[in-house]
Amino acid sequence: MDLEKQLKEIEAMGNDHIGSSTETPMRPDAFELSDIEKIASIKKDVQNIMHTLGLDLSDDSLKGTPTRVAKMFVQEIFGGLHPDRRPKASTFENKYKYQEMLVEKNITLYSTCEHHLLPIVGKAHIAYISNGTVVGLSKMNRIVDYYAKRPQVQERLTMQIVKELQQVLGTEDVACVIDAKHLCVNSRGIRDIDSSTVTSEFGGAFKNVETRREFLDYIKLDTEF
Ligand SMILES: Nc1nc2c(ncn2[C@@H]2O[C@H](COP(=O)(O)OP(=O)(O)OP(=O)(O)O)[C@@H](O)[C@H]2O)c(=O)[nH]1
Ligand SMILES: [Zn+2]
Repeated sequence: MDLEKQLKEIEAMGNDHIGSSTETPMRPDAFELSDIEKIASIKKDVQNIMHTLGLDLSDDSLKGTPTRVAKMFVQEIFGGLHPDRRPKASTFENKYKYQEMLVEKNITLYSTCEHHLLPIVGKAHIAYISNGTVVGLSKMNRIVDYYAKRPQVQERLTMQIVKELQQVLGTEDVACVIDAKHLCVNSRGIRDIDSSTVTSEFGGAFKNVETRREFLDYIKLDTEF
C-alpha cells in the first residue's frame, strides 16, 4: 500500500473517536494497563523512535531519555488522562452572601497540542457567580491543570474546565477564557512566534452581554507569557 493511502487510513481510524462531545476521546480499555506498565511500554516506543532517527542510545546523555520521556508522559504532561488524578474540589456554603462574580485570572497553563504533541503555554481566566456554593480559589487552578495535562485542542480544554466547574458549583453561571501560544504554530509550520489563540466558553448568566463584558473588563487580555 502506498504511503499516502496508509496515512489516509490512519487518519480515518483516528477520526472514529471524534464526536461533538467535550470528552477527551479515550478507548474503553484506557486504564487496563497500570501506570508502571504504560511507562515500560512507552519507554520501548521512545527507544524505537530514537533508534530509527539514528541516535546512539548508548550515549551517556541519551540513554536515560526513553525512561524520562515515558515517565513524563504518564505521570506529568498526560497525567490528567487518569480520572484518579481529578482534583477533589470541596465546596463550601456561600456564608458571606457574596452576590457578585468571582474571577480567578492569569492561571498559568501548560498543555500539549494533540495534533503535534508540542506545548501549549498560556493563561486561563475563570469567573463564576455563586448560587449558594463556593469553591476554594486554588481548586480553579487545579481544575485547569488537570484538564491541561492531556493531549488537547484549546477549544475542548476551555469547555472541559467550564463543564467541571458547573458540576462542582451546581450552577450554569461559569465562564472561561484561555489565551495561549501553540508551539506547533510558533516554532514550526508557519513559525509565527507572535500569534496566540483566544478561546472562550460562557455559561448561564455569562451569555448576557453585560455580565460577559464585566468579566472581560476584569481580565483585560494583555497576557504575557
Ligand atoms: N482548532 C485547533 N487547531 C489546532 C490547535 N492546536 C493546533 N491546531 C492546528 O491543527 C492543525 C493540524 O492540522 P494539519 O494541517 O494536519 O497539520 P500540519 O500539516 O502540520 O499543519 P501546519 O501546522 O499548518 O504545518 C494545524 O493547523 C494547527 O495549527 C487547537 O488547539 N485548536
Ligand atoms: Zn499542534
